[in-house]
Amino acid sequence: MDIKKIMVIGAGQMGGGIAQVCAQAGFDVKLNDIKEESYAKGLAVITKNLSRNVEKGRMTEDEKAKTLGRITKSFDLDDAADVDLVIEAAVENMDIKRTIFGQLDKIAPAHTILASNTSSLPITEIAAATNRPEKVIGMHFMNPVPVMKLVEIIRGLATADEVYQAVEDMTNKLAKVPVEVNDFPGFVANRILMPMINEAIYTLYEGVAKEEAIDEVMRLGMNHPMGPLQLADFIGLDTCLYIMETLHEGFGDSKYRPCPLLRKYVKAGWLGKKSGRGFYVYN
Ligand SMILES: CC(=O)CC(=O)SCCNC(=O)CCNC(=O)[C@H](O)C(C)(C)COP(=O)(O)OP(=O)(O)OC[C@H]1O[C@@H](n2cnc3c(N)ncnc32)[C@H](O)[C@@H]1OP(=O)(O)O
Ligand SMILES: NC(=O)C1=CN([C@@H]2O[C@H](COP(=O)(O)OP(=O)(O)OC[C@H]3O[C@@H](n4cnc5c(N)ncnc54)[C@H](OP(=O)(O)O)[C@@H]3O)[C@@H](O)[C@H]2O)C=CC1
Repeated sequence: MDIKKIMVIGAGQMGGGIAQVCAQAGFDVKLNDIKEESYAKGLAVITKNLSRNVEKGRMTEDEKAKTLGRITKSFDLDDAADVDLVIEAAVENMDIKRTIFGQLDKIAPAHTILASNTSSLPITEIAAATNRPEKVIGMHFMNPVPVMKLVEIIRGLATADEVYQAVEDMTNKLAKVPVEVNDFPGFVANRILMPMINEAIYTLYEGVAKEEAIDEVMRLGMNHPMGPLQLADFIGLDTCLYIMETLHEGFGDSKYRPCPLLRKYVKAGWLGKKSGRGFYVYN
């Protein structure tokens, strides 16, 4: 399977980063969102990241211009009619993802692979919204995408071997490291990471220590680059809550219950860095 043209759905922090690394690797990318302002915000971040690469001598002005030239805007899923791979990075919501995949199945050519960057939702259930479950796969990038090397590649129940192979080859072309994972709630990354973040939120909720203290313990004591509350703000508290709910529902085990403080913050619209306030305040 020869992948040349890609569509990325969602121009948020993940979709923008995925579009950037795909365009840098020479792929033509259609970047799709539902709102003009979300697309513009996503493109501005990509442009800033590429300018930094030029300043640091990692790419020339000409390469920056060519990379940006490979990204085109899209507000219509019909634009998937001539792509070889779709990478969906819209919000972490099963109904929205199933609707998008159902529509894509009708629009995209038969050979097109449909991948989701979901951080925890079952690939098998997303695939069941299509008539091509063998061509549906998880392609889970890490945040910030331009910096982090890992891509978890998740095989749904029906994912074909040649589809897995094509996505693994494509990941290598992006200079990322693919790791094969089976389809269980939270896969590997978030099954391990998110309960730690949730426990840090419980530690705050129960008054064991303040935000800065909890983060400092994990930064200085365990050499984590960011403390868990800072990382939760960076990921997005809405996304953290969705992931905990997926783990809780998927395993039916109370050890995955989301901390009430996490729910409260999300209900308040305190979503972390992207909304200007979470466990910390951002300008
Ligand atoms: C929720 C999920 O489903 C899965 C997930 O993604 S979980 C989250 C996984 N990610 C992590 O755990 C990230 C943990 N944090 C880190 O690794 C680091 O703090 C970090 C890489 C984000 C920043 O590193 P740092 O050394 O503290 O800061 P800083 O010196 O500013 O940045 C290092 C480099 O990364 C770049 N960088 C930092 N944030 C960036 C961003 N958001 N986008 C693009 N580049 C970024 C910087 O530009 C800098 O690059 P150069 O100096 O080489 O040009
Ligand atoms: N945040 C993280 O650290 C990580 C997140 N993920 C996963 O990546 C996905 C995206 O997360 P993230 O980038 O953080 O979220 P963001 O909220 O930053 O971005 C989501 C984007 O998708 C857009 N969008 C919403 N619905 C649609 C739709 N129907 N069609 C097209 N675009 C749509 C949103 O537009 P608008 O704002 O206008 O609503 C927004 O621009 C989620 O599945 C998440 O779980 C995976 C790895 C890490």
